[in-house]
Amino acid sequence: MAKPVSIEVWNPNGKYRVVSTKPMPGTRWINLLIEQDCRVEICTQKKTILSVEDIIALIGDKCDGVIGQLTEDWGEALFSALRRAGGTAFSNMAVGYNNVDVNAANKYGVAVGNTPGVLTETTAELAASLSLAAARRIVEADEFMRAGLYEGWLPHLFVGNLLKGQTVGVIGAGRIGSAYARMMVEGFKMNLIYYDLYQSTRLEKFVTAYAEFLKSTGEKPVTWKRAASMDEVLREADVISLHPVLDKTTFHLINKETLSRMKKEAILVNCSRGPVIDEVALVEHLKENPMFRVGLDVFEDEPYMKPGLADMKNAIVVPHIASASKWTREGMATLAALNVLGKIKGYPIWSDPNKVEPFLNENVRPPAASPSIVNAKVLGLPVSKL
Ligand SMILES: NC(=O)C1=CN([C@@H]2O[C@H](COP(=O)(O)OP(=O)(O)OC[C@H]3O[C@@H](n4cnc5c(N)ncnc54)[C@H](O)[C@@H]3O)[C@@H](O)[C@H]2O)C=CC1
Ligand SMILES: O=C(O)C(=O)CO
Repeated sequence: MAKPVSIEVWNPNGKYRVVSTKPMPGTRWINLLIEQDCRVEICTQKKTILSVEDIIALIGDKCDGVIGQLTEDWGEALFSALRRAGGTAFSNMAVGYNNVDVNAANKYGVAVGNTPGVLTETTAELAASLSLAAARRIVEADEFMRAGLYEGWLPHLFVGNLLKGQTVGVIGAGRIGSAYARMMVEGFKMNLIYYDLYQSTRLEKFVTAYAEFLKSTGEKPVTWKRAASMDEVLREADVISLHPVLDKTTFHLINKETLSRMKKEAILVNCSRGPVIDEVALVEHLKENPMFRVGLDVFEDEPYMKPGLADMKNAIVVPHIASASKWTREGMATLAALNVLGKIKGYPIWSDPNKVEPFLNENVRPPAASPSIVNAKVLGLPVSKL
């Protein structure tokens, strides 16, 4: 039997019981739920990652919906427990939902929400930050300075890579990959090569228009190419950033063999999911190629790093903070709460999960819809006409 978990309760007499497995930033999400007659219970247990048993205890005997986190294992056990408690709504507070077994949710008729769009630019900005930090060796130089090792300017001190005119490679040019590509192309005048299962026409148009602008000012235009295979990106790019979803097709996409195809002085950035890279192979590659650098926000066995990674000077590691800006995290909480609320209230599903701005304007009431339910079609949920 799981131990009882500590909770904070808002609006105790609310008709619908909504549980959040973590305190989330801001209060708008709580107020929106309360206004619609929800009793909101927030788990305040001092334990970073809740177990399945902890969450079953939180769900209890009567629960209409749960807002959960990407660190939790949402599968058969949790969806059956939620359904037994009368619940039909779950939302991850994340756009990625590789921690969710959507088939299990379908089996129990539970809607699965995620939080696209609100974190696109924030995540792309961290990928750009890691690219720059790796190219200009900022973390190494900072450590050197704090260690009192700086004795004066030297021609060879922390020489890195100039991005301008180099090629940026994007693997997975969806929302975040495209935003990152635009930042690197426009910000640093890099040429683009990308690989995705689908063509990113908008991104191509952006680079074409920017190239025209550069030409008109007498500067060298940037170029773009949609690669026919991932290998083309690996061979040609100087900086490669990974932004695909994590699924069977992208697990260990970067491994010993694919690493060996990259340039010896390339920079690899990962702000998608850790298992997209075979981290053991990466550590070996970093050891053998001291000029190869990585910037990692995510890890194969989070919160752990594979042995040896923390010792590598050519690796920059940060703890899964790519979406961590105040506005974004508050927006993610709002979208997750509205996904759950929408299902409880029988609202339709928002027609375009890429355009969620109407839900994020604090000064107006959000549309009566769930912003993004990934299994809406399978569950036969109606689409909003708003
Ligand atoms: N580090 C962090 O804090 C964050 C990580 N993420 C991760 O980033 C992922 C992407 O997010 P979005 O851009 O919003 O999703 P998205 O769905 O817009 O983009 C994903 C892209 O990956 C492509 N893709 C899928 N399989 C592929 C394959 N085998 N090879 C190449 N491309 C492939 C898809 O066609 C799509 O264009 C999320 O699923 C999540 O795992 C997202 C936000 C923050
Ligand atoms: O949204 C996601 O998928 C994250 O990784 C956290 O922002």
